[in-house]
Order: sequence, then structure tokens, then C-alpha cells
Amino acid sequence: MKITKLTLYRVPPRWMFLKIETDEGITGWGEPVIEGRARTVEAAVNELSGYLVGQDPTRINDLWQVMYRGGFYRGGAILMSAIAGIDQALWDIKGKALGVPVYELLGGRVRDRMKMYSWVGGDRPADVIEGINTLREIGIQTFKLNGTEELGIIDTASAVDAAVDRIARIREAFGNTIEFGIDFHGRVAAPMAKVLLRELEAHRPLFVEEPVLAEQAEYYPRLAEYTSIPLAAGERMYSRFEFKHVFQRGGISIVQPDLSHAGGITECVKIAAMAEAYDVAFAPHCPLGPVALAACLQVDFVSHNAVLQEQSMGIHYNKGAELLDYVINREDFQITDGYFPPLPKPGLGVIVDEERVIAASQNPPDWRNPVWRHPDGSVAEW
Ligand SMILES: O=C(O)C(=O)C[C@@H](O)[C@H](O)CO
Ligand SMILES: [Mg+2]
Repeated sequence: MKITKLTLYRVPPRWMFLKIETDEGITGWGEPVIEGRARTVEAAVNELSGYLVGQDPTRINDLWQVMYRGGFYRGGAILMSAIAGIDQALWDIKGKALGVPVYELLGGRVRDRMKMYSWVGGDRPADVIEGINTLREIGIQTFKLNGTEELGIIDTASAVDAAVDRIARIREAFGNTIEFGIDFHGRVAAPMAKVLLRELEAHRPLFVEEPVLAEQAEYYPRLAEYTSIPLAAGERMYSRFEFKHVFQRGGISIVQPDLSHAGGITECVKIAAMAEAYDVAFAPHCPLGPVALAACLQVDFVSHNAVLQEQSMGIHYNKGAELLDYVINREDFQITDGYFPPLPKPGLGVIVDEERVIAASQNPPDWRNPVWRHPDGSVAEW
């Protein structure tokens, strides 16, 4: 079999789908994208296609090494997201060619269902109680919300109280009948992370995500010494070679690589295995589309330490399209009591509605996150 063509589709809300065609009529789909830099990843995929057209798509490991090592410069959000989406599509092709889901190619399932969680609140977390009540009605029991709005390197007691009171209200309203992670979203600098973690301890969040920015990873072990709250990170780390420093230094209890940013299935299976060796849980980041989610689930079902799967249904970013709008086999993504079933179809397990993708790609938005500013006018972490 030979790769014949790569086609990219940027679509609402902020996703990009890649279709890889072969000379045997089997096509694979991937989701190479960095939110807010879709056109840059599009260019990277087009540059990498030179290594791929004419090659055997089933030699996934070799093609991955060529894409990663062949260009001398390597790593980073853009290149690793381009490789990720291509890698997803190659696994989709291989599974379809052999008539099995990708998890069968990876040794078969270690679980019967995969626990998921939903976002509540938005960029400025409000109405979280109402959001939780609505989602509980469809059996979802685990949630995530942003911990704060903009926060200064040193900020006020009232800013801390606003963040902590929001969490206190959740526990008051629901007791221990639900669980929730708090995403600091990189908005919190190390000095304030200590303050917030100490104040939040009493409300027992399931985890605190990105307690500081990934470029401040040396703080993870120090913060972990300071709190019993499990710390999570990973959406802004892009390969084993970044995660290894986190495993060696310690401090992170849950790693959250993104299957569309960290080199795809081939790389994230390895990251999950490294994490298991350090007794670290695996919870893939996935605020994106259905192909990214399907890739996550394929890795979740073969990873002993997979604990939670993010998905974007109802997420505050999904304006203009919802998670399953471009999917034909929506019934396979049915959530029951807060769990996903294993995807039964060959390959990634998602049947893309190509007509709808092509139509939506005619006039795609150029989604970018807002640039926030502090009261003094300086740039704030979004
Ligand atoms: O889902 C998460 O955990 C996030 O932090 C959302 C963020 O990753 C946005 O997708 C960036 O555009
Ligand atoms: Mg996050």
C-alpha cells in the first residue's frame, strides 16, 4: 500500500482534520492542530507530506522517526501537532486495513469502559453549579473548571477569596457526590500557586491542573511537597523528551499529554508507559474534536494507568460546531454513567462525515484565544 494524498480541512469551531489517502482506497483521518495556530500546523503538515507520499502507511514507527528526526530541528507545539495528526491517520489506515480497532493492534483492552469528565463554567468560571446540575442529569459525575480569571504574580486576598469561594460553593452544593479538577490554566504564577493550593486543600479537588506554566516545571516538586492535592500537567508538553524531566523531578501525579499535540498515538502510548513506571496517572488532554478524542480512547483502553478522559462536549470553545457534528457513528460515542465504551469500528473508530467537513471547511474561522491584560495594562496569561 502507498500513501497518495494528504488533504487538510480547517473547520469550526477551531479544529483541523487531515485525510490521508492510499492507492488501495483506504483512507485515514487525523486531527493535527494547535488551537489558535491552525494555519501554521497546516503548513507544517504540508511540509512533512514530502516524506510521506509514495511511502507505505503501515510502517508507522519508521515514518514517525523520519518526521521527528529527519528534519534536524525537532519538537515543539507546531511540529509535534503536525506529526500527531499524521500519526493518528496512519493508525486509522492500519486498523482499517486489518479490520480491527487500534487498541487491538496495541495488545487489546485493559478495561471495559473509560471514565470521562466535562468542563463547566467558561474562561471566567461562572454558573458552575448550574452547569454541574445539568450534566449530572445525563450521568456525568466528574468535572473540570478554570480556577481563576486573570491573576497577578502577587495578587489580592479578594482574588484568592473569589477563587476559593467558587470551589467551596461546589462542595457545599454537592458534597462528595461529584468530583472536579481545577485548571489553573497557566494563569497562576508560583507565588500565588502556593497560596491557592493551601486555601483549596480543604475542598479536596480531584486535581489541580497546570498549577504553574510548563516552563516553570521545576516548581512541580516544590508545590507537591506543599500540598496533598494531586497536581496535573501535560497539555503544553510535546514529547517523551519533555515528560521525562517531569517524571525524574517528580511532583506531577497525573500527566495530560494531548494526542493532537504530543506526537499522536505512537508517542502518547510511550508517555503512558513511562508514567506507569513512575506510578503517575494518565489522563489525556482533549478539548478538541472527535478524531482527537477517538485517538485518546484508543490509548486509554490499552493503558493500565489511564484514569480520566477529557472531551469537548459543551466546552466553552465549541462555538459553531459540537463534538460529534462531523461524525456519522455518533452512537459509538454514547456516554453511560460517565463512561465511554471502547470504540468498536476498525482504525480509530470514528467515521467522519466527509461531506459535512468539506462544506464546513469552505469558510472556516481563524479562531484565536483572547489576549488578556491585567489592570495595569500588562499581558495576562489567558
Ligand atoms: O482543556 C483544557 O484543559 C484547557 O486548558 C483548554 C485549553 O487547552 C485550550 O484548548 C487552549 O486553546
Ligand atoms: Mg488545561
